[in-house]
Amino acid sequence: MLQGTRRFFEQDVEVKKQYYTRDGTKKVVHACNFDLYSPSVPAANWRDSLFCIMTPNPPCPEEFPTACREILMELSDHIMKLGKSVFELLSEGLGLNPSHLNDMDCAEELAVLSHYYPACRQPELPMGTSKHSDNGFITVLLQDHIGGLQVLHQNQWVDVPTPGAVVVNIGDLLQLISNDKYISVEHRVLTNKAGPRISVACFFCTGPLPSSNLYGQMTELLSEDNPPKYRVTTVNDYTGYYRKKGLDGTSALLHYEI
Ligand SMILES: O=C(O)CCC(=O)C(=O)O
Ligand SMILES: [Fe+2]
Repeated sequence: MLQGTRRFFEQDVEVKKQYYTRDGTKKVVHACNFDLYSPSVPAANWRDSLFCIMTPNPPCPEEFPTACREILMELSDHIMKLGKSVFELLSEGLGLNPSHLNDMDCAEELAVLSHYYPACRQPELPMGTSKHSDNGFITVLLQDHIGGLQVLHQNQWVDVPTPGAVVVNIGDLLQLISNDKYISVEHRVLTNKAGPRISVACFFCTGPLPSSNLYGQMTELLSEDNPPKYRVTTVNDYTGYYRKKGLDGTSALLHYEI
């Protein structure tokens, strides 16, 4: 998939431009910086991205770019299986039945966001991706050997090892439904003189598509000493707010705190 992403981004601009749109409700979106026009975001990031909705309602296969179509669909099948297993482990970690998070449909929606970070002559200036936590339940991330991904741990930026490691990030919606038992991880990507750097983020959450499931804190985790910390929301509503706000360095969860 990393190679498929490279094939997509390194082809002729005339081919790529068929997929270029700033309409975030489309199922295949090639764009740079989804939050380019958010007033609170101070500067653009040094990357281009390709966003594809994979499940539950994918577009027709022909709508995916030919450069990565087959591998994208193959990857999606593998990531769905991996995701289901990870949600089983995460349910057990909360002391719940292994099927709990899958029964809540946390693994129902998958979107794949592939990134291309060009080499940068002055890497101290722009960010590849600004500090943020992901909006979905979890994200499974693949990255190449270039490096630059960092997580915030005890107020220090720590490099995430490359290559070959599959990274699983806890996202905001899992923090919300677990009432802070799981905390979404803040991370960022530095730019690099070497490159391009390629990564593929698989989000368990499709984002802007309408969804009716309401997500609040799991009652099994609540008690008098541990009351709900966040307002109930839908994936669609949460993602809409997250996208409107953009990657301005603050958490979208603050807006949902009770
Ligand atoms: O490029 C990366 O390694 C991370 C990308 C990322 O954080 C995201 O897409 O949310
Ligand atoms: Fe992220």
